[in-house]
Parts: sequence; C-alpha cells; structure tokens
Amino acid sequence: MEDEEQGGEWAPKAWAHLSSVRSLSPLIQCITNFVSMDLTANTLLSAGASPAMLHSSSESPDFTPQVHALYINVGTLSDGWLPAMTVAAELATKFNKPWILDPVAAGASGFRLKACLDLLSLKPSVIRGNASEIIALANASFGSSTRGVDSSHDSTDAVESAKSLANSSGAVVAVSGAVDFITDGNRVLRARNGVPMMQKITATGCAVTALIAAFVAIDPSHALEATASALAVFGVAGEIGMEMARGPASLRMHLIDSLHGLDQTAVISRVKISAL
Ligand SMILES: Nc1ncnc2c1ncn2[C@@H]1O[C@H](COP(=O)(O)OP(=O)(O)OP(=O)(O)O)[C@@H](O)[C@H]1O
Ligand SMILES: Cc1ncsc1CCO
Ligand SMILES: [Mg+2]
Repeated sequence: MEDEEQGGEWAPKAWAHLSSVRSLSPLIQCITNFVSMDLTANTLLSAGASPAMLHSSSESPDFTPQVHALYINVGTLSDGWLPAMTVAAELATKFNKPWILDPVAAGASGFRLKACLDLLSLKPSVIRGNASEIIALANASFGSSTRGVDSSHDSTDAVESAKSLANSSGAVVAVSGAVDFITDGNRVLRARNGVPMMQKITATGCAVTALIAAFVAIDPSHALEATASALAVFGVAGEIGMEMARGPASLRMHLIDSLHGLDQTAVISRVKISAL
C-alpha cells in the first residue's frame, strides 16, 4: 500500500501544482488571525506565491477583484472583523475568484459557529479544518466536541462529517491530521505526509490552508486535486525540515526553508496521495 501511494499519478501532479505556483506567483489576499499572520505570509512566499494581508472592508472593493484567491481564517474572530470577512467573501464570489475558509475552533462558541455557517453560505471553494472543526460544522453544533483550537479527534473520525459538509456546502472539504482527507462529497483522497511535531507549532494548519488557496488559485477547476497537492507538499516540507530540526521552533524555520528548496526529486519520491 505504501509503495502504491508513493509516486503514482499523484506525485507528478503535486510537482506540477508547485511548479505553477512558483512560475505564476498567485496573489493571495489573506484575512487571517493575529497568531498566524507571519507564518502564513512566509509559507506563501517560500512556496512562490504572493501574500497580501489586507483586511479592511474599505479597501476590499478595490483589492479583492485583483487577487487570484482569497483566504479567510476566523482564528481571532471579533465583531469588527466579521463584516470585513463577509464583504471580501461576497466580492470573491461576485468576481469569480476562489475563496478558501479555515474555520478555526468552529465549535468553541455559538458566535463562532454562526459566523462560520454564515460564511459557508457565501460558497467557499475549499474548507480546511482539523477533525473537531469539521465535525462541529457538519453537525452545526458547538460545545461538547471542541476544546479550543486544537483537535480532540483523529482525522479518520471526521471523514463522514467531511463528506456530508462537502455535500451540503458544495465546497471541497479537507480534514488535516496524521492523515489528511480531502473530499468533494463523492471522491475521497488521502495525503499521508508530514510529521507529528507540526502540531506543536502554532498555526501550521492556518499556513497550510493559505497554501491550499495558492494551489487552488492556479488550478481552480480542480480544487480537490490542488488541495491534496498543497497538503502533501506542506507535509513533505515538514518531513525534510524535521531531519534538521531540534524541536518545534527550529522545525518552523526548517519547514519554511524546505518548502522554498523543494525539488522535483523530493516531491516525486515523497508525496503520498491516494484515493480512499
Ligand atoms: N500526527 C501528524 N502526523 C503528520 N502530520 C501531521 C500530524 N498532525 C498534523 N499534521 C500536519 O500538520 C498540519 C497542521 O494540521 P493540524 O491538524 O494540526 O491543523 P490545526 O489543528 O488547524 O492547526 P492550527 O490551528 O495550529 O493552525 C497539516 O499539514 C497536517 O497534515
Ligand atoms: C492559538 C490560536 N488561537 C486563536 S487562532 C490560533 C492559531 C492556531 O489556530
Ligand atoms: Mg486550525
């Protein structure tokens, strides 16, 4: 099984996606949380994309129509930021730009859950969350299954929730974890790259969602495949980074360096994507 996953048809696709991001340098508007801004912008830059952390609803009418994709992350949601997210998502939809949602801690409170459900009605192309977030959104429930921003479930627990959320929202849904699952409600792909230490760096999830936005920006008609490629490529950067790291702080640095330096041989030999 392992051998079947390595290489195959998916690894060249992942390399083609990364190569397109590097050559086209898509412009990604990021409305993301305060914790993740630095890692998110550096992840996009090291992959070859162009991040812009612009969030004012006063400038989105001028700016959002020019971007290649929009990324919205509700991690440090406040009353003031929610209208800005709504305005940008509406503009993205109006101007036919893909937009990607990271529903951080969707089940932590009624306010956050309602905000995420309202954003879902604005038709994101992709939703990427950890297992607890995807379960909370699929059940539209908050409280019991959620403990802050970290997942209290394995990603395998959330595959059915991801499928039902994909069907109800029309979005591609990705659940991250030891194994990443990606579904359009019908097909399910899994990506098995990365290292457990990535969970010990805050905002790696937020950063990989931004990377998904960049990959979908250059292949918007294949959001399922682009999302799987982004998750696998980020995981490969984590694996190579871990060979040099001494802990979470140095992994953060080496992950960014590794993403920047990824070559065709590493991607082709390491990417592990398969259909479930
Ligand atoms: N046990 C693991 N083994 C390998 N990779 C992992 C593991 N856990 C998480 N990852 C990877 O780490 C990245 C972040 O996923 P995670 O599920 O931790 O996101 P998250 O909970 O939303 O994180 P955050 O909220 O801090 O941004 C993904 O690329 C995922 O594939
Ligand atoms: C720790 C934390 N709190 C709100 S957002 C965030 C970053 C990881 O999601
Ligand atoms: Mg998260």
